[in-house]
Amino acid sequence: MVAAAPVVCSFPTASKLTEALADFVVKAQKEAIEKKGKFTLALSGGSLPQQLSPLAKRSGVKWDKWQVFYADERAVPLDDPDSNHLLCTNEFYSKVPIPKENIHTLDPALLDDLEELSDAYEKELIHEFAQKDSARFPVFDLILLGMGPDGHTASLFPGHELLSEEDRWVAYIEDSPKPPPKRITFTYPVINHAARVAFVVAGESKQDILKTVLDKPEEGLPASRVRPAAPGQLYWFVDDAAAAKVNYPKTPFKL
Ligand SMILES: O=C1O[C@H](COP(=O)(O)O)[C@@H](O)[C@H](O)[C@H]1O
Repeated sequence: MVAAAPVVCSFPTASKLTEALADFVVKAQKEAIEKKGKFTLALSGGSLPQQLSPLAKRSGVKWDKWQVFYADERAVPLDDPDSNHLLCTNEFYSKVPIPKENIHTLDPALLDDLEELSDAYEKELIHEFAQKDSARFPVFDLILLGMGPDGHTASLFPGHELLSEEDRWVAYIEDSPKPPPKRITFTYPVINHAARVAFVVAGESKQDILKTVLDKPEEGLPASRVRPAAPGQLYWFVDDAAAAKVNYPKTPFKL
């Protein structure tokens, strides 16, 4: 699989990072809507949702054309404090008019059966992206990812068997080292077929792991394995604090 080199953009402050991210998302949605009349986006939990707030002030956003999924979700009720959906609701959806029916949550009725839960979410993707057989993998317009201090992304954790999943679009995990243990997650076949994938990583606490992921991809940490197939492109939106030890070349941000 041929993949373009990641583009790493580093910003001096959190607000410069989030403003640039908002510009980037607006451009991605504009291009997608012009081409196909909709914008397919996958969000993560953790620190990501709060970084999206400047989007609420942007003009020219066609919120009703957005179809939003989760790159990973915790197997908990939608109003549980651990839910990525609840976090996104509080930090982002509450500020923007995305129609409720365009936000694709897990099915809370299936929380007791993780296999059914992940299969049902995969079916939600199949429905959005046409038949699984004809379109081998979905092509998201944009997937926004975070990265944990151990190099995990979505719910793909170091050394876990899910790192080698090649077939399923959505898989489940019962033994996440980070609580809560039960989750569902996009697999690499989905992440690495997106048109654009962007990591958003900020803060001094991510310095060492960011260096390893960008400068030593051969170590195979989960975040290093994100390499969208051409013509897909991987971007890193980081702040100078997180990037302080990174040798990988930075690119000035331009739209
Ligand atoms: O557990 C999770 O962690 C990652 C990273 O979170 P962060 O707080 O370090 O940004 C997040 O991207 C993922 O969606 C979440 O389920």
